[in-house]
Amino acid sequence: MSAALQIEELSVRYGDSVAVDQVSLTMQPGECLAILGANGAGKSSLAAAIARVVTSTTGSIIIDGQEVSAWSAHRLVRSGVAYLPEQRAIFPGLLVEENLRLAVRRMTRDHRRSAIEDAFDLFPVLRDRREQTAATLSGGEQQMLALASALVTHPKLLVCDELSLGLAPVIVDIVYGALNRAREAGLTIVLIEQYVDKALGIADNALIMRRGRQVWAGAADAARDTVAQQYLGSTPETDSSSGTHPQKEVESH
Ligand SMILES: Nc1ncnc2c1ncn2[C@@H]1O[C@H](COP(=O)(O)OP(=O)(O)OP(=O)(O)O)[C@@H](O)[C@H]1O
Repeated sequence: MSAALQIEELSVRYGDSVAVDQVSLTMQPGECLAILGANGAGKSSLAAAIARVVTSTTGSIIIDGQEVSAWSAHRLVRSGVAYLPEQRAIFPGLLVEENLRLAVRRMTRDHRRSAIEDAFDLFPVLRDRREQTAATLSGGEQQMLALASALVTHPKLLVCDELSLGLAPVIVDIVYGALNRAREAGLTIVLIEQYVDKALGIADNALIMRRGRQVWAGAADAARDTVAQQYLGSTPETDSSSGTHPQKEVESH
């Protein structure tokens, strides 16, 4: 079986500056990978490069066995790659239901109807607000709409950038609950997240970036116990004295 996502020596440049420096990773189908790192580490640039929204890249991106590094972002979406950027991916001037209708427009009529109902089942608050303009939703509701719009298309790969940004903890729990259910149903997820404990709570593996480079990669449990603290200065929820060691030290500090 092909890897769901394989990246080889991917670099992203903005003019003379290198935001992502030769990152390589492989994800199996159904895997959830957390990409962690401090501000400016290059996480968003990596996510945007995977989604082909940023195209000033070198290296290789292979999704489901297909080299996509020359594809347009549009073509990638049509092939089943959903990308939720940091800025919420909604049409603010449209109603909630219109947003969802746009998301499912390529489905058959019957499927469209049930997919929209699935979105409302996922986030019932959206059903109550179906006639409301998306711009007038709260930040949390907008993020739910963005996530629902992505999930109802049944993507094969979901790339999420800072889902929890600016959301109240209770809303973060709701959004992550939905994401976790999608993961359990087999969705492959790249999760960019500052909220380390939340990301590691659902991720299988983690990759930690620093100044554009990958500095550590391994199991999420190992990241939680040791590396998150070391590189990000966060306090893990779990006891860090458990002695788990990083699986792969890419660069020593
Ligand atoms: N469009 C751009 N033009 C020029 N430089 C950029 C651009 N986008 C990002 N950068 C730079 O690239 C580097 C990596 O930024 P990026 O946003 O990818 O990091 P990040 O880890 O996602 O940070 P944050 O968590 O703050 O969003 C930073 O130095 C940033 O200033």
